[in-house]
Amino acid sequence: MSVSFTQYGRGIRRRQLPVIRDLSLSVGPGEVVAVVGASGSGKSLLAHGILGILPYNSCMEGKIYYDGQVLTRERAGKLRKGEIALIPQGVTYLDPLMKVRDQLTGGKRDKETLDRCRRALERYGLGKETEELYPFELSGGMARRVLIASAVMQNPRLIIADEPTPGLDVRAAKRILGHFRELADEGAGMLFITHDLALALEVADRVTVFYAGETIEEASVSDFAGAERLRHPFTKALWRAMPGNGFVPLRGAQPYPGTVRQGCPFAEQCERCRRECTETEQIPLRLSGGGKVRCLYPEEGDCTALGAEIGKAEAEDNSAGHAGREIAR
Ligand SMILES: Nc1ncnc2c1ncn2[C@@H]1O[C@H](COP(=O)(O)OP(=O)(O)OP(=O)(O)O)[C@@H](O)[C@H]1O
Ligand code: NI
Repeated sequence: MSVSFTQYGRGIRRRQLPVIRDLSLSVGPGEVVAVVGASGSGKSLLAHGILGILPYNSCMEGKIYYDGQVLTRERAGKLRKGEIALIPQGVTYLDPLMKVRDQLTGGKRDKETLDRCRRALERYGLGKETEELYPFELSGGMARRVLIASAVMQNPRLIIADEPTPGLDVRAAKRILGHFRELADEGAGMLFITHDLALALEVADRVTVFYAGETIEEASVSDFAGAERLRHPFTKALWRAMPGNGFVPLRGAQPYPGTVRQGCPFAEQCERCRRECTETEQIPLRLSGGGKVRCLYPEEGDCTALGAEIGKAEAEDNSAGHAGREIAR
């Protein structure tokens, strides 16, 4: 899928701002797929695109399939009430005028619904007394757990969790991830959106890495055992930035999605970048060793050799050094 926004400039000037480009991913029953990406990389828009709740000034292209059939906005609207559940990123999604019980039951008062509501709250460590509270009476972490309980109440077949654990301590977050794993083991598909790779690796089967509105890599969790099994330079850098793997900070910043006209969005920050990386219009997502990668030169190996060559050339001859830098760009 691709998503762009219509922006209005001065007067009647109008332009399309592409924020998600040619994105592709899949979730199967019983599977937890993590979507990992920095702030602004398009994660929430993906969730809203699936659910058919993108803002009115957006335009979505491409197709989403659910259960083998195209998921239109209308169909998503119907399924959203039960089969497909969203755990939204913001706690503002709770209705401020409704008690917790009614947020979960939608006002239904039959015994079965009330029992289900109680069990859902219990599952996330919230007692019976919580049912009578209004959202303003909840702590941040409690509000998050109410959102999660509310989403899983209907036994959904697909759960889209958009940053479900900020504000929760590690133990509470891990417990919630444990519940997600259970739901998947019971047969649900789970799309777990997070900026936290370590958290994703705790629970996911597969990880899809986003960068500036594009899928740049799809890897299984076992590929994260070491940087050498990962394919894209950004994923490798993410891996090296983890505390246990050297804590190496990534230099530079992700470009604002709409500003990448062509080529690889990571080009400016990539040590392996060559001229073709910025000149190729759209770099294809290729199959690579059981995963996928969107990179022209994903193989490990010649980058240190190339760096050494450039250094030597620069020392020997100015013009050769220039050529070396050209290669590096
Ligand atoms: N209504 C809108 N109009 C214009 N641009 C938008 C709109 N909504 C989102 N964007 C842009 O789309 C990009 C992706 O936004 P999105 O909310 O999907 O990011 P995200 O990956 O979920 O970030 P975070 O981790 O901070 O939640 C951002 O650069 C944002 O500025
Ligand atoms: Ni988001």
